[in-house]
Amino acid sequence: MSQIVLDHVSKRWSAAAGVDDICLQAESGSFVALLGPSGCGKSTTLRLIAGLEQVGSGQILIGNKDVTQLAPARRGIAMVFQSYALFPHLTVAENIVFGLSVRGVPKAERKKRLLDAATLLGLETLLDRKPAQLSGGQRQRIALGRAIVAQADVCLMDEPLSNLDAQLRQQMRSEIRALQQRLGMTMVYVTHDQTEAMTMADKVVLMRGGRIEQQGTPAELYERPATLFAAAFIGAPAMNLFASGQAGAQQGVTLGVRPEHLRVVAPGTGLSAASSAASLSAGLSARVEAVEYLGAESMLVCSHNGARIVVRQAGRTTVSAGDNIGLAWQPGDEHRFDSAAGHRIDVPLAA
Ligand SMILES: Nc1ncnc2c1ncn2[C@@H]1O[C@H](COP(=O)(O)OP(=O)(O)OP(=O)(O)O)[C@@H](O)[C@H]1O
Repeated sequence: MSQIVLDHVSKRWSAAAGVDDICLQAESGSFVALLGPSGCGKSTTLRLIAGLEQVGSGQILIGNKDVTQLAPARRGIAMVFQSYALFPHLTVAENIVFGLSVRGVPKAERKKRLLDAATLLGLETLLDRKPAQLSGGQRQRIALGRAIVAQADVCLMDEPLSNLDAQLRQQMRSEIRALQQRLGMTMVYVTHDQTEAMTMADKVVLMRGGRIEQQGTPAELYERPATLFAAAFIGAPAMNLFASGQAGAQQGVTLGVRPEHLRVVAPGTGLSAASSAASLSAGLSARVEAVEYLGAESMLVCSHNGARIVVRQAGRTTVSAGDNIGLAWQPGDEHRFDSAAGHRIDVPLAA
């Protein structure tokens, strides 16, 4: 079993920089994504797990063993970095088994693991090439190959896809996820890309300013953001947020509605709802400023009292820029936050 536990882990470089009181658990065989904006402490957290940084306080356990004071090489982990760290003068095969050679794994065993990994990654025909003769995606696969031949139960990845183009990134996303599941590895994966985190991970740990803002399944973060920060960070286009006084938000409350939960209705339909829109509780009037057609869906960029509101509709839309429309939504789709403190408020909805 290779569960990872961080128990009140802190590491400070200065008053402003570092990570604070990180408590998280990666179940054995699960995929955990550390997500957040630049500088929030994702890499630091990963490097602490790897042992590349020393903790200031707290404890790190891997497979129920306290590894807090252990050297990186003794923690039984494999790592993949953004810069693949390949040796230019070694062949693909030599690059993949480099770590095994250093550790004195016998030649026959090295060869077996190399061929297994190469088959898994589709690198069989490239083993004699040098890294310079490969595409970005192929280099990425070599880095993955290294992690595979190490046969570690735990794999740590720091933004491994950020050097790849969008299409390749999407492909590698599912390849990495499939590999992780197939090999049963416990994965901790750093990314600032919410799509990566949401699509790959069993658990997303959202970080902000060196602390954990919220952790949960992708659906929990999307459907019940615990704070205004989480609400604004997760989801593209972002959740529409209405300050007090707008769209029925009470004093001190910020009201959030996701773009896909807004319905276009006749102007004037809404709070004093007409019977045809009885299931829609709240509403406001808006003007369509722009329509962005994306094929499978359309984004209506609207304005209401100077506030920008984005509406997401499936397929094509019948409204045009310049139209005055009503927008309505169902009460169950509202999110409420304390405007000052930023946390979610769960108000029982009136029957
Ligand atoms: N070796 C170091 N010495 C001093 N400060 C550091 C060091 N490493 C990181 N920091 C600071 O700690 C904070 C967290 O950095 P970290 O690299 O963990 O963030 P990150 O979320 O991975 O960001 P990015 O997505 O930009 O890589 C930042 O303010 C950073 O400047």
